[in-house]
Formats: sequence, structure tokens, C-alpha cells
Amino acid sequence: MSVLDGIVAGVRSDLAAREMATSMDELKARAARLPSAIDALQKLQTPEVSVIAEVKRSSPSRGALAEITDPAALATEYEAGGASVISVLTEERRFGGSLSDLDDVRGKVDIPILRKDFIVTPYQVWEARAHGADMVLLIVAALEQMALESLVERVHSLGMCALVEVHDETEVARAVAAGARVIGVNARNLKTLEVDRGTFARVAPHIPDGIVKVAESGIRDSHDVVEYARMGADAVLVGEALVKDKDPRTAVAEMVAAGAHPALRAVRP
Ligand SMILES: O=C(O)c1ccccc1NCC(=O)[C@H](O)[C@H](O)COP(=O)(O)O
Repeated sequence: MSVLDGIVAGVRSDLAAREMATSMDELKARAARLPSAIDALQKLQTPEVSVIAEVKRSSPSRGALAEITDPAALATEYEAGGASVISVLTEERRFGGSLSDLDDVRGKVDIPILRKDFIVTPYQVWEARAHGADMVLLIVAALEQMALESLVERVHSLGMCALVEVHDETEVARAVAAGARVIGVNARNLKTLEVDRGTFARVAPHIPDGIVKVAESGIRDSHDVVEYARMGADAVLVGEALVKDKDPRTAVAEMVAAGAHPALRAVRP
């Protein structure tokens, strides 16, 4: 079984327990009591390179990364540093996250929140909205095409935005066919877990103009932001480098400043 299949199997099993505890109707009622989703797409459609800053405790590839006792406090630092979106990993078994992290972060920040998880059912999309998320991750490699298309439609129908994650040209074609407005190119191979920093340069040219391009994984600092900007990234998604930094606010601010440098406009594709 691949790493991704193993993660998804665990997610499905945990999901079954939550579905028993909370019905879809309860989720819908909870979502109806919340303000509408924030327009994350608009936040990402700027001439500057946006930073999506991630709350991530651990990962299959790197083990324990940071003891995050107060995810909302970390997210507040990211927001103060100029992040455009906060990504909250809610997968429990491998990443140490939870829906309660999402609730905590929603209670403290005003910018859009991405629920970063392994979403394979509409229930999880409703769950994301009911817990205040504005965006969800959909991984093409984890979904059959019909499921991908129907999940993208569901996400959009709830006023949310889907970050549709790809690893190669074939997956780009599937994401585009599914109606993706934001496509993330993940440099981390989900079979080997290795980060290949050349992935974005190979894959991004296949993403049509008008779709927001996000570079994901392995981004260390502002130099990397500039590198991805030159390759045409509209946003970068950063986890490990930020959760390990002693001053996450400044780390985000440096990335944001690098992505907003006027000289970049002339060299971006
Ligand atoms: O991070 C992992 O090891 C991982 C393994 C299997 C599936 C997904 C995984 N990560 C999710 C992500 O997409 C990253 O958290 C995100 O791109 C940030 O990456 P990084 O900046 O390298 O922490």
C-alpha cells in the first residue's frame, strides 16, 4: 500500500466514527449559523506572491516538527506577518492535527483558512465549512475523476475555494477538467515522500493562465519564494520552515516582502 493510500485508509476509518457522532444535517445547521466563507481566491489573485502559512505539528516524512500547544497563537503570528491564508492540518494520525485546531484558529484570525486534510467525501467538505474553513485541499492522486469533479463542485457551491493538488501534467489535466480555480503543485512525491524542487518548473507550464498556481512543500526561506516567483508561482505554501522558526511572524514577513518585490514583476512569466 502506498503512503497516500495508508493515510487515506486511516482518515476513512476516523471519519466513520465522526459520521456516527455528528450527522450531515447537524453539520449543515452549524455551517448555516456561521458567516459566509471568505473569498480566498480573491486573496490569492494579486500581483504579489502570496504566502499560505501552515500549522503543522508532524508529518510522515519528517516526524515531529514542533510542539504547537496553541495553534491560534501561531496562526495569529502568521497573520501579523502578512500571510494571505492559514493552512491548518487537521489529519490526526500522521500530522497530529484536529478539527479543534481549526476551531481555535478560526476564532482568532480574520484571513481565509485552508483545511489541509485528505478529503475524499462530501461529509468532510461540510465538516470543513462547519468548522469555519474557507478553503479545502483536494488531492488529485487520492480521488477518482468523478469524485474529484463532484467535490470541486460541492466546495464551490458552499462558497469555498478548492486547492487542487497535482504532481504531474496528467493530474493538471484532471484538475482543470474538474473546474479547479487554484492548483497546487506539490514538490513532495507522495509515494517516496522525497521533495523534488524541479517539480514546479516541470508541471506549472501546463497549468492554463487564469488559474492560481501554488508551489507546495520544501520551501525554506525568502530566496525560495523568489525562485518560485520567477517560475510563475502566485503563492507558496509553507509548513516546516515556519513551524520550526523561533520568530514565525518575521519569517512570514520576509517571505511576503520577497514575493512583493517590484523587480519580480518584470521577470515573472
Ligand atoms: O509532509 C509530509 O510528509 C506529507 C506526507 C504525505 C502527504 C502529505 C504530506 N504533507 C502535506 C503537505 O502538503 C505539506 O504539509 C505542505 O506542502 C507544506 O510542506 P513543508 O513546507 O515541506 O512542510
